[in-house]
Amino acid sequence: MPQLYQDDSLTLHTDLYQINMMQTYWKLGRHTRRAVFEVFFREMPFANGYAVFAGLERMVDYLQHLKFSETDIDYLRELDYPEDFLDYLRNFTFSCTVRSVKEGELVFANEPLVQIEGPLAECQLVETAVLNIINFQTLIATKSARIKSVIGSDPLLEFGTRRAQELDAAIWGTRAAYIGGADATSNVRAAKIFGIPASGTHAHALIQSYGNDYEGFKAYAETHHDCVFLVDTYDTLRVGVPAAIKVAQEFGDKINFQGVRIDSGDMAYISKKVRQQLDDAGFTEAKIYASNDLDESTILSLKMQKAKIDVWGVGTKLITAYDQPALGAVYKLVSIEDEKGEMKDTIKLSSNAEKVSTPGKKQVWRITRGSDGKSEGDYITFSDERPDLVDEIYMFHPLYTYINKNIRDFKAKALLTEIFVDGVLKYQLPSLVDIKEFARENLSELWDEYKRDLNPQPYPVDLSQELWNHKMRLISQVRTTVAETRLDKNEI
Ligand SMILES: Nc1ncnc2c1ncn2[C@@H]1O[C@H](COP(=O)(O)OP(=O)(O)OP(=O)(O)O)[C@@H](O)[C@H]1O
Ligand SMILES: O=P(O)(O)OC[C@H]1O[C@H](OP(=O)(O)OP(=O)(O)O)[C@H](O)[C@@H]1O
Ligand SMILES: O=C(O)c1cccnc1
Repeated sequence: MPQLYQDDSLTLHTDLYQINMMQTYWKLGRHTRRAVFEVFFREMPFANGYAVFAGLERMVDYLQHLKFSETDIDYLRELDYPEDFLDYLRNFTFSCTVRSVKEGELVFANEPLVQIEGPLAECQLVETAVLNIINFQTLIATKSARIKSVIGSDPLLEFGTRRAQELDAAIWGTRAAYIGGADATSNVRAAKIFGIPASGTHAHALIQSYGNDYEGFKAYAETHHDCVFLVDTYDTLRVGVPAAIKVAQEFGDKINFQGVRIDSGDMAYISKKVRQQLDDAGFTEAKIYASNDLDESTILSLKMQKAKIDVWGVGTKLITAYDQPALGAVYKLVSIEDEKGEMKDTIKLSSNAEKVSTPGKKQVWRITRGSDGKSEGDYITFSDERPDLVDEIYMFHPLYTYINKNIRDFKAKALLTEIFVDGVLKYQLPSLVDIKEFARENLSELWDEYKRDLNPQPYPVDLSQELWNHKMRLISQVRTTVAETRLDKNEI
């Protein structure tokens, strides 16, 4: 077991290089320079048309408790950091201003999701944990929304804890899955601490321990109400379902028979046969639950095959985001105070045009049509631009500028909200149910073309003219400077 400390904190939940950079900044008097960092991802997860933002609540908790404990300092001393730097860390408090998209908001590639502004050393320390939280939770919330989108109004049960990447991922993954679309979870602790509905049937072990379906179901019925029987332990159609029906008939109202779960075989074929058996026995209201390595494509295929499945239990492929294990969000410096106390915007160049970062402290605006509230695209501006106060905006693709449109009669909603101001929490965290409802409403406002599972239309994420001009200017400035400072320039 790990060494447990009474004053353990998440402050050292960072990469060593962040502390190394803090030391450099501090020693050379750069640590208090004002900096602005922004979190964004470059590619849509699962090639989906949207992502569902999640992780803010945990990020707030992490930032609120940021403080090096005595044992943190002792440990850093063991790593040979000098005493004067350790004194600085001992007195460290988080004083940044943080803006973030709200949980349950739909987000897209290349737009700032979180913005951290404050003393350079503080901004640097939190990169690792902020990305750790946002990358995971946004990924799972998005996967859940994809799965829910093919399921429709049928219940989606989150069953993944046993296959999750350890305990923490199961708990916070369950919360993210709930935001994205899951209706309930099998994880009792997640249900308890987040107030998510708990849901569960029983496993094959129960039947195996009694040796046959009938005895197993009977034992379960004697001790439970609202029973769902798992019918595929030995032979679903010949043994499992007949035994479930027999027990349901024998116990009648005493158990309020809810239905059966199938967990193997051809679920289209089997579910239709099971439906027939239940209906023939008069259990027309009984539900058929299905589980077994389900994801959005198997569920879509089962729906197309007209499988008679009413409730979907999804584990492994949801909680592990099976087809894409990481979101890939990054944390980039976009502006830094210079020697004269002026903010200078920074850019990261790349030979790949899509990877060139957008400089400056920004705001993201969701542009929707005034007539029906449907999305037009996102519009990234400098933080002090106000597209919500003008009558018309010009939106154009930042790489293919000939794709453009003028928009009138629109609403512009700022997505980055103030969470902390100078280290003080200003944001009232919404309830989880409200976050889930917010995500649902946001999805209902998005065009179907962006929501389809396969090859969705790319959602427009455009830059304001001012920001685009600034980016172009900085690109050419940086190119000139790089050319001048190249050590090998005499050789060319
Ligand atoms: N009709 C169907 N159409 C599409 N996919 C299906 C269908 N029926 C089952 N599947 C999916 O096919 C995959 C494999 O199913 P299979 O019947 O081989 O289960 P299995 O895992 O081998 O069974 P067991 O759990 O008994 O080992 C699962 O992901 C399941 O969800
Ligand atoms: O397939 P997933 O989407 O990951 O959903 C969770 C799975 O966990 C259980 O199986 P497991 O074999 O672990 O236990 P069991 O004995 O109850 O079937 C359950 O029966 C599901 O198949
Ligand atoms: O309740 C269930 O049926 C369940 C729970 C966890 C994993 N698989 C199934």
